Amino acid sequence: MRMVLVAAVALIDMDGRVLLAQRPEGKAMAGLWEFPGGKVEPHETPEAALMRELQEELGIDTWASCLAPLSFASHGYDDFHLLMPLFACRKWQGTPRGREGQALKWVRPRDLRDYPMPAADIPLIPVLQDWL
Ligand SMILES: Nc1nc2c([nH]c(=O)n2[C@H]2C[C@H](O)[C@@H](COP(=O)(O)OP(=O)(O)OP(=O)(O)O)O2)c(=O)[nH]1
Ligand SMILES: [Mg+2]
Repeated sequence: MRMVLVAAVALIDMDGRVLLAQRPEGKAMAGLWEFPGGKVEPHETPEAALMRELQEELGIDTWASCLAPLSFASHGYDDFHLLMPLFACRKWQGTPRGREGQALKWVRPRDLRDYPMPAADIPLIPVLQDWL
């Protein structure tokens, strides 16, 4: 089974809301709402991967010291096994914009269930709700 390492982040704003991004048309799992992030390249740390993805996908900058390990997802999809560390981040520079055409939404923790997410993300919702 192919193992895919993806780094993801719960960006949390001053009102305690979490940023979700909608996967664009044409990508796998299009239309589902996810935590920003992406695949960790070989020789890249998860933190470095996230900082790169946040710039590419949202146009914001953050720092490794502002990425706090929160939880992780370990989920078997049909064609690969996803291992996804989830970080929490409250401090960044710039305003998140969907630079790849993806819709963004700041969501209150209690409303997270209203947004269809990839199967791997479902167990992360209560973790985030308890923590926030
Ligand atoms: N970013 C992110 N990916 C997730 C989440 N949940 C989940 O199952 N995934 C899966 C979807 C994809 O199979 C994989 C992430 O791949 P991706 O296509 O977004 O990777 P990427 O940003 O590096 O984009 P690309 O360059 O490969 O197109 O992880 C999540 O909450 N956030
Ligand atoms: Mg991505």
